[in-house]
Amino acid sequence: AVTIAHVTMATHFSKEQEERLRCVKGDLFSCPPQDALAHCISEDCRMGAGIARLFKEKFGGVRELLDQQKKTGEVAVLQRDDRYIYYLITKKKASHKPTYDSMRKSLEAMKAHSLNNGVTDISMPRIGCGLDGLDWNKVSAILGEVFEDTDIKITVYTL
Ligand SMILES: NC(=O)c1ccc[n+]([C@H]2O[C@H](COP(=O)([O-])OP(=O)(O)OC[C@H]3O[C@@H](n4cnc5c(N)ncnc54)[C@H](O)[C@@H]3O)[C@@H](O)[C@H]2O)c1
Repeated sequence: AVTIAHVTMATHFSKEQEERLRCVKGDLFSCPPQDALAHCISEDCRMGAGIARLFKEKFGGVRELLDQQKKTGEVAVLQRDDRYIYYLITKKKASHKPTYDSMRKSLEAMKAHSLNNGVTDISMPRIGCGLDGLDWNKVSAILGEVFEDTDIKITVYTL
């Protein structure tokens, strides 16, 4: 089934940020198949709850992710069907909570990988703002700042 996503613009973004950061209502996994995907996990790559669990079911690769030995503030990456799947490592253990600083550092790492690998579009949920309890106003501001000097388009899906 195809989900038609309804496009809504958040009001607190500047015009430039609005173009870079689109907010869409719908299932993340209905995004264009060529988009890179991003979400948050812990160093232990447990992915036992939340949207991370869906990523684990869809893309597997837990061993491959663990072998990358990424630490908090870094990003682990899988390649699936000509797209990259980004695992922002924002905390040490699944039971911990991330900080805005670890989120920013992981996003910087994803930006560097994206720029080096020709990624133009990244789709993601409201990262860090479900089980992980961060504030979306703050996370979206960080996203805007980190990707400000790029042409990378980010689409944020909310159910
Ligand atoms: N013990 C554990 O295993 C444990 C504990 C805490 C958190 N987690 C998991 O949650 C952490 C990440 O937390 P988070 O707040 O970044 O993510 P999250 O809470 O999984 O999800 C972020 C947001 O995405 C929303 N969402 C869920 N499914 C979809 C979908 N299909 N399309 C669009 N949006 C959707 C969800 O409602 C939430 O607002 C990771 O560490 C992960 O492993 C696991």
